[in-house]
Amino acid sequence: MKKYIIVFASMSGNTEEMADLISESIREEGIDLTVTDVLEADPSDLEEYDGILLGAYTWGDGDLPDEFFVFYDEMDGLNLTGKKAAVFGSCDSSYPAYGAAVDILMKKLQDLGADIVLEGLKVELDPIGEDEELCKKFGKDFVSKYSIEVSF
Ligand SMILES: Cc1cc2nc3c(=O)[nH]c(=O)nc-3n(C[C@H](O)[C@H](O)[C@H](O)COP(=O)(O)O)c2cc1C
Repeated sequence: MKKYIIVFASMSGNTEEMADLISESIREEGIDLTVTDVLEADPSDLEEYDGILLGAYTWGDGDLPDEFFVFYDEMDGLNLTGKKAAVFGSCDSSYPAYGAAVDILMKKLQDLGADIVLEGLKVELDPIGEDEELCKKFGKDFVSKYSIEVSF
């Protein structure tokens, strides 16, 4: 059975709500999914999973949340070749660097060899209405994508 992991940071709960919706839709597809707060996660664990999803709100002036700093730095040296990956996060369009943390994490995963299979999902504040559906679709679409590294 395929194993996926979601690692997220959420200060006021919006990104966590996204993680919940995405998790629900992934588990509906029969995937063995681990969901963990970034502060409880060890980056080397990522190598054990077939699919990696990172979730982060954006802080400061287009920065990663503080909670992600150590995890981000400790990802250096991982080999994520052959893993599929995607990134999501809650954002606020009143800031100029809209959802920049999502882009930072996508670049990191790509640099480590992961195959980014979906565009980053940026949701304005809390995922309600249409955004709720987008989160569920993001989870389903992630399951249905194959890493280009997979050989048949
Ligand atoms: C001090 C501060 C700085 C922020 N900077 C940004 C930013 O640069 N870009 C952005 O899209 N959102 C920014 N935000 C908005 C948060 O990302 C947004 O409130 C998000 O919903 C928080 O997610 P969470 O509920 O998962 O913690 C900022 C919020 C605060 C309070």
